[in-house]
Amino acid sequence: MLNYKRYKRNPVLNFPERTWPDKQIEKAPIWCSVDLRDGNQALIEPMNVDEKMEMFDLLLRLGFKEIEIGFPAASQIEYDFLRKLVAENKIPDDVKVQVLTQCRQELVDRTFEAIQGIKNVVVHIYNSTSTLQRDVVFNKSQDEIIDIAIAGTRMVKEHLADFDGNVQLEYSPESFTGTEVDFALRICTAVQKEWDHATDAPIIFNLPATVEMNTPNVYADQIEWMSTHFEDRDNIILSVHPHNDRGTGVAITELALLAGADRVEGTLLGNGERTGNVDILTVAYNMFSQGINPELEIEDVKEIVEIYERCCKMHVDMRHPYAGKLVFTAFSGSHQDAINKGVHAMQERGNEYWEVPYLPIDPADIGRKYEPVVRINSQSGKGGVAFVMDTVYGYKLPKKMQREFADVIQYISEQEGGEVEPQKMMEAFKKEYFENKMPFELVFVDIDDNMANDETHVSLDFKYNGKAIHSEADGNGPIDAVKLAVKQCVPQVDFSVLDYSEHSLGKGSGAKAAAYIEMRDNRSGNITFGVGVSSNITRASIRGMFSAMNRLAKKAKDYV
Ligand SMILES: CC(=O)SCCNC(=O)CCNC(=O)[C@H](O)C(C)(C)COP(=O)(O)OP(=O)(O)OC[C@H]1O[C@@H](n2cnc3c(N)ncnc32)[C@H](O)[C@@H]1OP(=O)(O)O
Ligand SMILES: CC(C)C(=O)C(=O)O
Repeated sequence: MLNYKRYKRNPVLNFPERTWPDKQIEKAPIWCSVDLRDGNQALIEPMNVDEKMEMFDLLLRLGFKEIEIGFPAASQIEYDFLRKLVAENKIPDDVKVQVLTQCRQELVDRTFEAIQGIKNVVVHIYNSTSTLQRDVVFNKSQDEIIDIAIAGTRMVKEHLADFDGNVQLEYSPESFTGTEVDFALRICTAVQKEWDHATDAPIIFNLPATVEMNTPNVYADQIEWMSTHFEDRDNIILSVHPHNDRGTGVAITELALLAGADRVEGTLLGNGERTGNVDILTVAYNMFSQGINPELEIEDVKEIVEIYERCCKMHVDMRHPYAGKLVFTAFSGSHQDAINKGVHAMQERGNEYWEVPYLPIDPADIGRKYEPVVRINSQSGKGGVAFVMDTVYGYKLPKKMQREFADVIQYISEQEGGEVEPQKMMEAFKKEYFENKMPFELVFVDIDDNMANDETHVSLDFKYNGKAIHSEADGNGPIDAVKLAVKQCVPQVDFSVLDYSEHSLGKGSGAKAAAYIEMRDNRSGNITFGVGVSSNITRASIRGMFSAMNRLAKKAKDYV
């Protein structure tokens, strides 16, 4: 049995004044990508300079204006990467490059060496402030921990004189979620006083969920408490840096935005230490799904996944929100049926808003339009089969025919196991409806419509069990005339046409017609559909008749 008593409950802030539960997210925050720093430091094989460059280019294309590119004092590769960005003039004027450093003189000195030549830079200093780290890592009192932060701030300030670009200071009370809020406030205020508006840019206080330690409402309370207790809130950018230890990194980010956060640090697809940083893409796509402009250019999620997997050597899970291979796929019959109906309702009504059951966004909006939306296995129903036949191949199966063909597909799935891909479905469709030429095979048909007496004359060549037959008849239309022409040469035939429908396949001069004939064998009572395709609509329907006749004959077995 699990020994849950080894774990004590984390304290919950008592903050009944909270207002965040009644708020809504209204606009995108300032995004800061930490892919090249927190994401990179957590990789089994950190990115090399070329991979970092590819990732940096992607982040620029996605529209990030703040990018933490690394911890340049920590390793030669991070230092070299930064220098390469400068040497190759890779940093656009409207983009701030962010660098992380501990509050240690040699590291701050080296950081300033690395950033020479950058126009806009965020220098990010941090030290750990939680009760646990104060005790077991630093063995220091609160005041001594504050001294580290003040010293770090002073080190940055002292470098301003020898630096040409614009510096913005960011301070993180690292392990904030395990820190008493009044102490976090005290240390931030001390940093702010020491900084004393040393540059024009507002100071960034970044309150990280370095480790997620509680339910998302607790983090929201901590953020709102800080936001409403800062002395000089107007001159502060309140940033959050969520991790995902409890699997609620996205939730705490969204609640932190309700609670007053202005800025979010995170990574694409949630790479980062342990369970990762918050996945910025999910937060952004969630906003998008609510009609809010996420202010990132994220309409091609497949490209992002491809570059991410290559540079980070990580794999995106099939169920990953928005980006996973299966997230716009429905296997089960009732979901497929509902998607099918939802898509048709949207088309018919010309909806202003996207509203399709089970699909919170239109996959096409984020570059997923060429993927099969519905995949078919033994759990699938007629709706899904009809959806694939329509969206992939353009066949709009009549409602009554959907059950018949879905049974064919289900049989294949059960016999062979697993998924029936669209191509296999089409092969089955052709085999069922087009390829069977026994006992009836249409060879030639000539149709003459007599407008005066509203009759149609057909001249028909067909084979019955391989024997060539010529027959002519008059009927009240081509279908009736063909039926009579067949019957007078094959007297045992007793078929009735119950229903007929057609539509065009494709567009323009190359378009064809697809005709569906529902037919009954009056002797056995069996009913089936036949399908015919031709560039000529009458020929399509006659082919459909022959298709249905062969299917009925196969069922009755005594025609052959
Ligand atoms: C939550 C986060 O992700 S924070 C970012 C973490 N990222 C990284 O650490 C990646 C890059 N880091 C490194 O490469 C190395 O840690 C370096 C180069 C920065 C420093 O290396 P080293 O000095 O060899 O080792 P280390 O990091 O263990 O240093 C620990 C010392 O720094 C002190 N320290 C830790 N954090 C800070 C800080 N923010 N400010 C000042 N001193 C600090 C510790 O108290 C400890 O002091 P001690 O030696 O007196 O006990
Ligand atoms: C440096 C800080 C912001 C950090 O990475 C964390 O707390 O996770």
